[in-house]
Amino acid sequence: MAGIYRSTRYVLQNAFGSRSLPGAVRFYSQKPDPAPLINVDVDSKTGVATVTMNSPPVNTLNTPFLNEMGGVIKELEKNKTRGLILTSSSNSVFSAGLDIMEMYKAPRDQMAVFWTTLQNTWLSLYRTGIPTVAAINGHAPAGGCLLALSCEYRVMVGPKFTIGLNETQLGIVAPPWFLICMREAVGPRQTELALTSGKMFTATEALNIGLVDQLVSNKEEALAEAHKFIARFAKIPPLARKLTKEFTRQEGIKYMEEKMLDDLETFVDVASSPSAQKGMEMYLEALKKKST
Ligand SMILES: CC/C=C\C/C=C\CCC/C=C/CC(=O)SCCNC(=O)CCNC(=O)[C@H](O)C(C)(C)COP(=O)(O)OP(=O)(O)OC[C@H]1O[C@@H](n2cnc3c(N)ncnc32)[C@H](O)[C@@H]1OP(=O)(O)O
Repeated sequence: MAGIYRSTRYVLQNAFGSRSLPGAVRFYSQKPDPAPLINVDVDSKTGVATVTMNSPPVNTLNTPFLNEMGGVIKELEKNKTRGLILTSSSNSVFSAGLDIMEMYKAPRDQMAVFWTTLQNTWLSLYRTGIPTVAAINGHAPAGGCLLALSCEYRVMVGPKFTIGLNETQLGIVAPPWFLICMREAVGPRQTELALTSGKMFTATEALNIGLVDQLVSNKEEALAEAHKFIARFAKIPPLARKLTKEFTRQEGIKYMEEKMLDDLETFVDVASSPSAQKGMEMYLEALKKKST
């Protein structure tokens, strides 16, 4: 089994193509797709990139989306972008997290490709030397919360949106690296309380426990505060900043570097188990009922 996963990873690692940015201008990531999943807009004055998730209806994280996100981060690093602000084009959803359809009734090798892509893209975002901010302008359950937690600073539009790692509510388990990200933000006590119950926090609750750093009332304010956060680093030497970030985040980085294959095998085993499949089926049914 590990052999399949290793070769899958090899293929994926070589699948991140790259292309040069034509200076500090707007560009769309990777594929010449008329409807890109992610838009990137680099401010020509500040060099800060606004990365807008644009995969309607709810920005689910599936393999094509994650590949594109990985390519975007690589491209921004190559172009020495000054900051990365992650936000959504939706008015109500930042990201609905992992695409359940990538896990529900999926063959094991498809699940393996999906999870490996997630691991790689997460690691790229989590450890990038570029200052990162999540401008959370909508609900951010599960993998959506993970994306926000992987950034260095979180500005959330309140009060009506929610955020949290709700996996246990679906009968699935947030892997250790999700948990590490949460613990870095809110500490061990709040992490255990939140994850065992799969709690979704209102924006105000999230601020109170440190899950987000700032509340604002609309997306424009969120973007403005995100730019302010990035401006703090104008006079900090980038290498000192990057290494300090790596040291601070070494638990998560080390986990992924050393345990990537174990994590993958555990994921495929747990996600394909009858009880997890049943949990996902019921959850999908509930989502469908809600939307009809
Ligand atoms: C050691 C252990 C290792 C491994 C363990 C095993 C497994 C590990 C996996 C663990 C990690 C999981 C992380 C995840 O991210 S799981 C996904 C969790 N996501 C959610 O719970 C969010 C679900 N969605 C919502 O709550 C709402 O959609 C939301 C509030 C985001 C938006 O609500 P809104 O009313 O605006 O939209 P909806 O009508 O609900 O949705 C629109 C359509 O989108 C579909 N949808 C929504 N979310 C998902 C999703 N995550 N995946 C797939 N599809 C999704 C929804 O069904 C609607 O579809 P249609 O009815 O229009 O066809």
